[in-house]
Amino acid sequence: MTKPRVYVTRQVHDEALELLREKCSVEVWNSDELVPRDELLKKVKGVDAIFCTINDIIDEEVLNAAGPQLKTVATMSVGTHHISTYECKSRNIYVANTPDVASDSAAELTVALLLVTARRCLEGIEAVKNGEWGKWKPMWICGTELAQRNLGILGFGRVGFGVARRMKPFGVKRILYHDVVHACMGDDLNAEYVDLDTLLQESDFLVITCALNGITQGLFRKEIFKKMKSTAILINTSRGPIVKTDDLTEALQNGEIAAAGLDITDPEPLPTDHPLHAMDNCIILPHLGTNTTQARLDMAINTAKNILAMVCPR
Ligand SMILES: O=CC(=O)O
Repeated sequence: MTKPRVYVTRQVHDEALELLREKCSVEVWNSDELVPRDELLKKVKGVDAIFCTINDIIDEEVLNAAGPQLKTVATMSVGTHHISTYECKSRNIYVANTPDVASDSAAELTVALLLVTARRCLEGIEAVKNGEWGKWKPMWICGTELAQRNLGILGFGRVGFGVARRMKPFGVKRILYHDVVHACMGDDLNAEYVDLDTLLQESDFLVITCALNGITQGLFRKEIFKKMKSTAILINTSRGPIVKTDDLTEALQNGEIAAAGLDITDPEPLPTDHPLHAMDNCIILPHLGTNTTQARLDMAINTAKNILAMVCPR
């Protein structure tokens, strides 16, 4: 019997590939760089499954190039916005992602970014490197502490809830959240469901952990920043396009909000000459949300298992 064929669009963990190779014929784009579009279109022809990552655009063209035998598109990511999910659904192609194994890693990174942004750690590190670290000064690089301040979370799913759970012991005054549904899992933390305007107006720290969709795309724009506290710190570890980059730049320049910590940007990567890079009150990380050894291994293995469940059902 011929083995199901799988195309893997990136160099991934051997453990995941070995799992797939037990039952499938596997071809890998063995590079840490994106597979060129032409190569992708050529290599997916006739496969039963595509193992992709967040940067591979899996649209109608790719699905057509693959052919009608394609059973699953499994992405080694939480996000699925790079996949034409409606098109997959209409063709009975199963789309799988890896949310559970990456939530802790993403929540931890969000908390780390919140802390380094609030405590102005980047300015401190630069001062140390530049020889500006003199004697103790009473008013030098003073940040904002979390104790007795309001933490707001937009998107109270696995990551948002994980952030709330981790931040509670910091002694935050209130945990406010807004989501499309009222998530009762906030009850244990005394988290309060509020409408979007209340979230914007009352949060001292506003963390974005919601999904990118038609409602959230471009949500953080000029008018929205004007509703926030001028002392507020915005953290986005979700998706870049939720925040309009130029409007955020202006809001930070005009003191409409105090600071921002971004793990993702729009565009991504943000060009090195973008004004946000030159601003002391903006910390930008290169999309490190799920970058832990464990999370990435688990994500790769889960993706392989998702494929096996579809192409080799018991
Ligand atoms: O951004 C990364 C992911 O969705 O896993």
